[in-house]
Amino acid sequence: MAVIKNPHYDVVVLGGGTAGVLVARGLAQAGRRVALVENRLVGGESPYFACVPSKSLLHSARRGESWETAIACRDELTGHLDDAATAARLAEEGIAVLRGYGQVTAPGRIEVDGTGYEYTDLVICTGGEPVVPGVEGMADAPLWTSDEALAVPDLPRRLVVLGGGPVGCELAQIYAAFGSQVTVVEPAESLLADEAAFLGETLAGALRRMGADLRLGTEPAKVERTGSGLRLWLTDGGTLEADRILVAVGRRPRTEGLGLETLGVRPAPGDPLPVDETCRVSGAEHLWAAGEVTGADTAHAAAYQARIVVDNVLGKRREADRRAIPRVVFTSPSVYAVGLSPRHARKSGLELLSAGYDLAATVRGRIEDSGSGRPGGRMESRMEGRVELYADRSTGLLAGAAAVGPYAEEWMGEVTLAIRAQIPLRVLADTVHAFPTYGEAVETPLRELAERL
Ligand SMILES: Cc1cc2nc3c(=O)[nH]c(=O)nc-3n(C[C@H](O)[C@H](O)[C@H](O)COP(=O)(O)OP(=O)(O)OC[C@H]3O[C@@H](n4cnc5c(N)ncnc54)[C@H](O)[C@@H]3O)c2cc1C
Ligand SMILES: NC(=O)c1ccc[n+]([C@@H]2O[C@H](COP(=O)([O-])OP(=O)(O)OC[C@H]3O[C@@H](n4cnc5c(N)ncnc54)[C@H](O)[C@@H]3O)[C@@H](O)[C@H]2O)c1
Repeated sequence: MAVIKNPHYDVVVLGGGTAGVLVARGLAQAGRRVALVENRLVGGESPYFACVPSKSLLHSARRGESWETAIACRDELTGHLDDAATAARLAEEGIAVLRGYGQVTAPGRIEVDGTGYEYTDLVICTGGEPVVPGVEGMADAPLWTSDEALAVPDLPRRLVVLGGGPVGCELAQIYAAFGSQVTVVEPAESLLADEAAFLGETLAGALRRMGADLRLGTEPAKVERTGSGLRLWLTDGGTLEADRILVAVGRRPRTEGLGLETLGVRPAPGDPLPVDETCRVSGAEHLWAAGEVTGADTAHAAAYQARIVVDNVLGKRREADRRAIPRVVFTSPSVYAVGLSPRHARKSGLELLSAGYDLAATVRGRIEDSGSGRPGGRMESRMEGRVELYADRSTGLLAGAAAVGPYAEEWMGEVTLAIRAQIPLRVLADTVHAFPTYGEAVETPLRELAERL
């Protein structure tokens, strides 16, 4: 009797999000036989439930569009959650798109909804999922995670956002801008608590001016349904009434139920898959990982790791450099941080020299702030913003930076390059910026640091 062999691929990529699609594309372009396994939408979180719809709604809010227009633009950009075109493009590029749930069954073997395949290399790109806090009553409450908040057409009258991290802040601003009565509950004493304090403080001011209520230093203790919605008890004794609760308390890497134990890999639940600097899973052969499953928490970090994996699978050894991966919150004003924050440095005992500058002191800031008839509305009521640069005294180099203000995500790119490329401070201090731009704001702190070091 003939033995039917499972199809064999040079590389199977498990998970078709930002990281998985880029790994599959890169390897297929290099001539490898590649399969991409996806059980939800090809493209993953970013284009359908995360980066794209959130940035679309924030943009609509800045333009003062109606909720209906904003939802229509969002849904057009997310393709009404239809991934057929993306999947077809990948198939045209020679990638076998295997729809279904993938699970490793033995070294070199994987099943997708029960059908077996074989591989030489396996790349885990399974992403992550939102954490739901274990609070009394929470399991029975109708909760939103960011997935629902960015895909449904509802505009709740009273919205409680749990978590003052990037997701909580972006979504709080979106819903407050379109008229929901928003309350943010955050256990830390500030928003964006791991970053330089002025970032969270400036953003808190902007959200409060839009009418959001910020409950800092407290967390939910209990949730209960009431006749008119939900009641939330806080650990500081306060109570909140809500029509909807949005959970944005963090995300965890998706490592369970993948059969990784058959490969001798057993991360503790909620822990990232440990990878070395080549993105090879520590202690395993022919096993690689990229994206949120490794703890990298942005789409650009996922894309960077995907490129590292492609090169290494192709035998071109390449190591990831994690010194300068930007952390952005696309609110108004926008927040940008890169490299070490003063809080990171304190934890690791590093001494940072700091110098800063207010955007209001730039001519560009004065121009954009002048005149009462300028557009901007509730989200951009007055010029506010600041940049701070942090130098490592021991190396004499820039080690980190933080900024809040208009377009910070655009003009902070050069600081990111400076950290990544370890450009000497005297060269940075000798660099000319066009007048009048926000980018000029880095000149004074750069000169100050160059003189002090
Ligand atoms: C609200 C929000 C806004 C964000 N905004 C930004 C932003 O503006 N900029 C930015 O850089 N980052 C942003 N991020 C982060 C960014 O979305 C993620 O870092 C990125 O999408 C992770 O990509 P990934 O490929 O690692 O995972 P994902 O895109 O989650 O892809 C993983 C895929 O694997 C599939 N999968 C998992 N297990 C299996 C299995 N066993 N079988 C088959 N398929 C499986 C899943 O269905 C999923 O499609 C945001 C995140 C959120 C939540
Ligand atoms: N623009 C971007 O690049 C972008 C945008 C959004 C998200 N992301 C990424 O997505 C990831 C997830 O973001 P996030 O904001 O969900 O997570 P996070 O871990 O960054 O922040 C979660 C916040 O929730 C708080 N929290 C914890 N338990 C709580 C509780 N029981 N009740 C209320 N608050 C509680 C934490 O103190 C923290 O401030 C981040 O790592 C982020 O980098 C990136």
